[in-house]
Amino acid sequence: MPGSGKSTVGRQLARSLNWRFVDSDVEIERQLGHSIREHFERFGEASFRDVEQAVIVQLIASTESLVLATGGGAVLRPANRAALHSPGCQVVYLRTQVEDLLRRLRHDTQRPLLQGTDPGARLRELFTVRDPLYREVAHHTVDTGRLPVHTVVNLILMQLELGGTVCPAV
Ligand SMILES: Nc1ncnc2c1ncn2[C@@H]1O[C@H](COP(=O)(O)OP(=O)(O)O)[C@@H](O)[C@H]1O
Ligand SMILES: O=C(O)C1=C[C@@H](OP(=O)(O)O)[C@@H](O)[C@H](O)C1
Repeated sequence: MPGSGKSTVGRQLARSLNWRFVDSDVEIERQLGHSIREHFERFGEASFRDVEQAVIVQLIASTESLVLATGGGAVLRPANRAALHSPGCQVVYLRTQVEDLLRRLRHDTQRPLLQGTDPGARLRELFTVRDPLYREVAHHTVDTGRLPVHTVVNLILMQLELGGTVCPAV
């Protein structure tokens, strides 16, 4: 979901693991040469999803160890869900209640899907459609709620260690 904290948490997770961090939205904007918000306005959502898919598939194909924070809508495309299930790829769903998302994003001006008159209703709609897709694709789920970022990171590290994806810190 937009505002689930994936970039904030992902950046710190990557630092803990000493892996590269990539936010696919940042990479998309770099390739487009303009903002995602502007792209939605000029070319529409479907065009954005095409670029998003190309970027995600390409990043997942890379062999280096990286933490990839995808945009909240990336799960909508079956091709992205398939890529996220590539061998060696572990998907963490940062589950956040709509009330918490709304609290975090109430001043947001950059997320095109939340610029209407009722962002709460919009977030509820998005959650209804996307939560089953996140559940389908996730290997791990962490409820972020009001937990501080470092606690969320530690919970993810514990799940990855238990699953044998990373070695416990000594
Ligand atoms: N665990 C958290 N607790 C409180 N606020 C958070 C938490 N995670 C993220 N935030 C805040 O929520 C907003 C959205 O976070 P961000 O990482 O940009 O989300 P996403 O990448 O999922 O869209 C930011 O203002 C961020 O500081
Ligand atoms: O939920 C979505 O469909 C989107 C979320 C955004 O990323 P965040 O999850 O960082 O908000 C960004 O990819 C684009 O605005 C579309």
